[in-house]
Amino acid sequence: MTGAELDPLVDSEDATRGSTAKVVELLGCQIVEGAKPRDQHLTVDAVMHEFGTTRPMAREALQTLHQKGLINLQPRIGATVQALERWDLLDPDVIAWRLEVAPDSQMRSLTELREVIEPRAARLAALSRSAAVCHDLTSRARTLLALSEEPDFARQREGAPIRQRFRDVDAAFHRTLLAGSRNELFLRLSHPVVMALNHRIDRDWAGGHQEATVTSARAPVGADTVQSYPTRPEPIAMWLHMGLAYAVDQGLATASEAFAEAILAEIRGGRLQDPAVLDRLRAGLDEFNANGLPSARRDGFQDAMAALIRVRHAPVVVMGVTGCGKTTVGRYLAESLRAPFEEGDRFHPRRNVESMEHGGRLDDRSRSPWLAAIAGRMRAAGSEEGLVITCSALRRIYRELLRVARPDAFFVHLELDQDEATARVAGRQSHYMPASLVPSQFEDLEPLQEDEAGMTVDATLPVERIVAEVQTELARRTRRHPTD
Ligand SMILES: Nc1ncnc2c1ncn2[C@@H]1O[C@H](COP(=O)(O)OP(=O)(O)O)[C@@H](O)[C@H]1O
Ligand SMILES: O=C(O)[C@H](O)[C@@H](O)[C@H](O)[C@H](O)COP(=O)(O)O
Repeated sequence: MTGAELDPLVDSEDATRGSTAKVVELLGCQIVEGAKPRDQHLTVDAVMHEFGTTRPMAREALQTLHQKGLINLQPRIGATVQALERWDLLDPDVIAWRLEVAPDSQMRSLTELREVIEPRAARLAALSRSAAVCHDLTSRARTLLALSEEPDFARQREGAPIRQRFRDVDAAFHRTLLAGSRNELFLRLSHPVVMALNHRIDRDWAGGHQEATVTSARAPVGADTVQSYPTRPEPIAMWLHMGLAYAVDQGLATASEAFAEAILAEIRGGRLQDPAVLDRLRAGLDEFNANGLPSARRDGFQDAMAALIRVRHAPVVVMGVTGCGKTTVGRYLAESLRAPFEEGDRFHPRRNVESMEHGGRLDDRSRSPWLAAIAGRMRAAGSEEGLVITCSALRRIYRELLRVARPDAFFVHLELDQDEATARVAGRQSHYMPASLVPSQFEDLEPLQEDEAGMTVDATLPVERIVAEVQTELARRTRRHPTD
């Protein structure tokens, strides 16, 4: 038997109106909005009368609100509204009611809660690095990015299923992150987190989408009936999700924490410009190996991060004796840094190349126009675009010349012994440099000195490893001197 059949006050055309859930919700909303002041007495009769429901339902409703801490129900005394601190503020219904009656303040509280737990959960997830969590996070981040780029995403009708999927995947992503922390108390907070995500998404996509996809047992108390157009998620937010997923996958605690913090800062609008947040993101990107991202997505990620942290790229000179790997490493490094690559050999005057071809070593005089041309190219390099250029730069004085053009130049010395250099040069096809000149290169070589900006790397390491080491060092320096 339904409430409507039992009680003549209930409108029989709306069978849900007098249901316990409905009464709980209406009364709950009144309490959280302050319409039922603290210590107000709530009797079963008054509830029956006000909400047109049966006595058992009124009783059950009061019992439910008692369990949620909104009212205090005492035998024979009745029910009184409790102070806010007694409410079960993490209860999904209480959150939903507070979102309905005071969305801004409830969202602020939820976001502040997320700011505390999610970066921490991300750090813990990176430290425990469960295979299932890594898999789910990365695949969900990729799905989110792909969905956000769907052409129909922001179209009222056609986009509705895409947006619904996005909403579900986003919730799953953040739940997985909390689960990944392996802290059951964090996981317990996944409901409030997901409610905050959904509320924000629904608000941003208010209008047709909301009607079409948001199902709620509740009547639209205070529902926004204004028709507006759905908006696409910010691309930077999607890239940050990608970064977070892959940072957890790489077991990078600092990076994971920084990406999670940046995702929340993005929600807070201007906070993504906060220098402290960006500093931590820079530190995170220092550890992060973008090569872990799917190759088709790497450029987009790097561009988004570069735009966000506005890195100023010092020109990088890859130096060392012939055959040490300047060209091979330089190309790869430029690609990874998204900087132009320049082959220094191409600046040699013709006579220099001819001389080397015939086994003649270069000296200070013959190298002078070549170094001047390289210096010119370095001077022309945009500070945001950067440059990777190869140049043996064997003597310190040559490097001083290049530093006059660009005091911020960073030298990467690929260190190799003579036997290995000889073997490499001898094995190299179609190159003008004969192996017979290798010893002269070692005679001229003056390794990088302590006071020179740069680093020395073992040139026998795999190329990717060399590039990763250089990237890490460059990022570390950028963080230390962001405006240099
Ligand atoms: N890290 C490396 N490990 C193994 N072989 C390398 C490495 N770097 C370069 N090589 C090989 O050594 C040879 C010389 O490299 P190259 O880039 O032409 O040096 P450079 O420009 O300094 O003369 C090439 O055959 C290249 O494939
Ligand atoms: O200063 C020099 O003597 C030359 O620049 C030399 O160092 C350079 O190595 C050759 O041009 C060969 O080119 P690779 O170094 O690319 O083999």
